[in-house]
Amino acid sequence: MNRTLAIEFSRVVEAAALAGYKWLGRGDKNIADGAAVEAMRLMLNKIDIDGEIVIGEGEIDEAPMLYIGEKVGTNIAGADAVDIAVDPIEGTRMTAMGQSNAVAVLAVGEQGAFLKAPDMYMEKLVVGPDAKDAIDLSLSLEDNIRNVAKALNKDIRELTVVTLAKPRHDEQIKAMQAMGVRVFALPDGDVAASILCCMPESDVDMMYCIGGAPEGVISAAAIRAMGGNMQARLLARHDVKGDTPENRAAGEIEISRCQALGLVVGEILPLDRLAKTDNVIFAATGITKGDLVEGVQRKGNIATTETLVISGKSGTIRRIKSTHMLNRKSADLQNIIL
Ligand SMILES: O=P(O)(O)OC[C@H]1O[C@](O)(COP(=O)(O)O)[C@@H](O)[C@@H]1O
Repeated sequence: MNRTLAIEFSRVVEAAALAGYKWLGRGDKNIADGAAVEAMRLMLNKIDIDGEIVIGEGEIDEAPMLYIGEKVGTNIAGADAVDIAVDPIEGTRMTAMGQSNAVAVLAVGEQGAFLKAPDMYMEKLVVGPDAKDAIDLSLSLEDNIRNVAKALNKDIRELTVVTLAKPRHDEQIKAMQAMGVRVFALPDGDVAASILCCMPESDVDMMYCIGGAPEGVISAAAIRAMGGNMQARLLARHDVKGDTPENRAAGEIEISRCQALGLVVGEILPLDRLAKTDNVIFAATGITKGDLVEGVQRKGNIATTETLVISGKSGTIRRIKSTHMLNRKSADLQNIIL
């Protein structure tokens, strides 16, 4: 994959973040998400690639744009054939409510680079490079914490674990706190939290949660690029034995999508099944101010963005601070961001 594509993909996430920002704090997560999807698709279609969305907004019958299997890019002769995993807004609620840590994010790799995971839940355990040999999802969370602390040569009381503040994690949060671990429970956004495990300047030692499978695959690309480790397990979002026929049917669909992709619910997926190569590009632009990147700031027609771009082949992490003259963007993009 041509490494100069990294800058092209940073323009895609910048545009999505600017589109999401337009709807910041307006209370409607679907409008914000729709604008970011539109901006991302517009920009992807300007790049000289033969691209396919492999993690996107949903199946073709559920998503009008950036659906799984959608072809993107100019596809001119000789263009790189790439698979693309997108999350135009990771943190739709945070964007709608004006809360921190929302990002526009994507990962790109050569064909077959990413696990084609259905939109369901995934249990995720992530650590940075120094603890990469210390995780094993077949063990209890408590055992993993002890092993990670040992690998990092830290007392358990010095360990910081990030998770999502969801009722499904109440027991694990209590158990970790009882062990003395410092737990940061965020309202949403496990991609940024996972990446923080691998950032040298971050306090975060481990990320554990049950969150979206698409977000898990996108995180895996960045974690692999940065030399960290992740293990995961697909879990049904809806219970096949659930209390309503709708829930039961939705659970059946999730399981049959897994079967169609040759995946088994509950099976442990190591990092090299989630992201199969180092030759990936990961890009994330902050929409709202966050621990990973700054959010969009805008005064009139001038906006600034911060984008994290990680090139997997070399492991280089770049931060691109851009100043945008919004009224000089192409007319089609102005229609979405202004
Ligand atoms: O909202 P749920 O069902 O708890 O799902 C958790 C997922 O939602 C998020 O918190 C936010 O994702 P979206 O903004 O795309 O909805 C993810 O980071 C996480 O993986």
